[in-house]
Amino acid sequence: MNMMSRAEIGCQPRWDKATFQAQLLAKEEHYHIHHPFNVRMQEGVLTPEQIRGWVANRFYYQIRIPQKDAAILANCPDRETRRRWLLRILDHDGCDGNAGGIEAWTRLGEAVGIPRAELWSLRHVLPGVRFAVDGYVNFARQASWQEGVCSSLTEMFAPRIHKDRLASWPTNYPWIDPEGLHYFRSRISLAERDVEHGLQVTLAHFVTREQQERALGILQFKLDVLWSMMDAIERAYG
Ligand SMILES: O=C(O)c1cc(C(=O)O)c2c(n1)C(=O)C(=O)c1cc(C(=O)O)[nH]c1-2
Repeated sequence: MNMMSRAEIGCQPRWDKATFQAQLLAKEEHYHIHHPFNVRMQEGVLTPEQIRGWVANRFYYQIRIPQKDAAILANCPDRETRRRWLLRILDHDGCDGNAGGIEAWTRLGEAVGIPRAELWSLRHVLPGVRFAVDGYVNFARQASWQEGVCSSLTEMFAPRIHKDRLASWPTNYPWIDPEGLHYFRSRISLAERDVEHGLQVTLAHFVTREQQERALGILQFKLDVLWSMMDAIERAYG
């Protein structure tokens, strides 16, 4: 790996916005879509027990995301940004006429055979998953709001993973009620909207080369959160 010292990075010319964005996108190679457990899930070879393990553990990510977004909101002095960011919390928690993403994930849980109370008890959440997700929430609490925004940019890669599941699960896992897949469908347009805003903030805030490298490091941290969750799930159920 090409390791540069801080001083060396400081001397590098900044990337123009298109190049910086391309560098962020190039991080896709570290996305959990390529994790062996996800690859096997996509190939259709997981047992019901393994699918249930993944759904029960990912639930912990789902319920912590609104708290992560509330931390970013709490750190943000800009009213306009707060108005837009607030929607992310409502997407997951729900509001009038919209049951929200956490409820949709609960229905996914029921569709794969996890009763609601069992999912909500968090009794299947593994220590490694809890540790990784809490690390993400704590990062958002302690970082600047722009750094928190940057850490959400793994969502650039999420529409593809949702579309893959929608395309393959009905054939590969016919025992799962397709109604349960609504969560994945709902996230595609929301993720695209989130990414547009997240990129706008990130490209405007991280402008020197040193800052741009910092943004790449933040994105890598978040990729590692998702990868570590998969590692823990694979170890327990794989
Ligand atoms: O199913 C997935 O693989 C996946 C990944 C990610 C992601 O890349 O962080 C998110 C989601 N789903 C998701 O559903 C979601 O609501 C979400 C919010 C965020 C975030 O960081 O704010 N990431 C993700």
